[in-house]
Amino acid sequence: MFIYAMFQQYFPYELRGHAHKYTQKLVTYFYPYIQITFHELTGEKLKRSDAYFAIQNYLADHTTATAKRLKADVVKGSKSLVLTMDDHEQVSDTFAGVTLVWSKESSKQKHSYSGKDKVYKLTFNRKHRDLVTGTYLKHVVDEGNAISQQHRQRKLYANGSKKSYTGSSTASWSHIVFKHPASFDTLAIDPARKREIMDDLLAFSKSEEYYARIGKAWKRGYLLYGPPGTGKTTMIAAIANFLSYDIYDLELTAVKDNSDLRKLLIEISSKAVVVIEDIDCSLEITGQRKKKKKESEEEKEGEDGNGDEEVESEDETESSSKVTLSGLLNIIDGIWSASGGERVIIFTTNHVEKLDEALIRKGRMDKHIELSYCDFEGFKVLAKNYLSIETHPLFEVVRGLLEKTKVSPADVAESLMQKAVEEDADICLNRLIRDLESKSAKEGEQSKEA
Ligand SMILES: Nc1ncnc2c1ncn2[C@@H]1O[C@H](COP(=O)(O)OP(=O)(O)OP(=O)(O)O)[C@@H](O)[C@H]1O
Repeated sequence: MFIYAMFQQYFPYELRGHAHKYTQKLVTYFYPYIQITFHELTGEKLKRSDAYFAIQNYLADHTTATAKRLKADVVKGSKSLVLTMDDHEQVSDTFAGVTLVWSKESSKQKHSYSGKDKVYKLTFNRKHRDLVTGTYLKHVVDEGNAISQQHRQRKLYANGSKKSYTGSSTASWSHIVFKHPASFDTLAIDPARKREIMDDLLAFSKSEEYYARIGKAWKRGYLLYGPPGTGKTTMIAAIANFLSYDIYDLELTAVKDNSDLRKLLIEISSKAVVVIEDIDCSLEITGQRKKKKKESEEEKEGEDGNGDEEVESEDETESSSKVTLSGLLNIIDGIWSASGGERVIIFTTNHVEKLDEALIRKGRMDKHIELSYCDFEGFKVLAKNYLSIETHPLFEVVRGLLEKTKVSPADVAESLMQKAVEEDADICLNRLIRDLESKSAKEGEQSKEA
């Protein structure tokens, strides 16, 4: 009873309706320190298994100094080994100038979430109780989750359809492990632009509270546009790697109708990059089709003066049988936004001028990023990626040629790529120069003809 009273005094918020359970988890209390096991500290919103693994990750990250005494362990959902604390080892942490000590101990009970009878125990001076329960624990769990996010094996999802037992087919996702080496370091774009995008992504990923405060769904839209081979797909991979998000590659032409689209989008997890590549090729939802339709309707209207009715009936049939622009926008803005979770949605196109204004307006596609032909700065990144060189006497020749030739980074990369083991930087750069010269000559001829 005495212990219960003491516990209630210090953790009154935990005891609501669960006193009998929590008394089992009481650990020693002695003045002036408080000792608590991690589950006393977790709130109602946090699943215990999640808290356990978050704390495990956090502590693994804070134990490098004592690495000799650590043992390797496997983090849930990850194939990589991380160092964790050993039994009875203590790890001290400093937060807001306060020292707190964690230890790992055996518990008398088995815990389904840890799979073993181990618990983490935190010891701190009682005068810091508010700091611990108010901010420190949230900090530990947030950091721990971020670490596990980085360790986690990520997935690349693609949509298709599967047959139900009734024989009808419904839209569904299948996935493979996502392992793309692209990063912002290897991306050949203007360095200032690169920094700006990375800062934007970082700010977005840390803004859950901000988005909640301003009453906006925690999502960000990117429109990547530019000629073929300028790195749109590569940038998507770099973004997913940078944020450690899964990728959902949504092929709209394989989606039967708006209702299937809704089903697919609702299934998308939090921390996801949702990609619709070549959105202009999904003709149903571009301005082009609408424009075409409008034109023909206007012609009709001219003929029989009955255009309005035609417009409505056509729109109705379309929305019940295909993915429509309004269907896509409704789902993204509406239901999907309400489901919480951080998501980046990316559209790519080679023909930005074809897209409907509604689709790409600011607020929907927050950032419009143009990827363009390779300039000298981009070339230097590619030379570093492909040839591991940062300078070379031939660089100036390449600079001159790039200034007068429109060539995509993909074409430059192709010329720079070693085709045989014995090919060195000289051979690859000379090949690039030849390719650029011949391209420049062709462009010259074409402009003369024109
Ligand atoms: N900006 C870039 N930085 C680094 N590599 C690039 C860049 N652009 C293109 N590449 C290289 O060229 C290849 C093709 O590029 P990518 O598929 O990203 O272009 P894209 O703009 O998506 O093309 P498309 O419009 O045809 O889909 C990539 O595998 C990559 O190796």
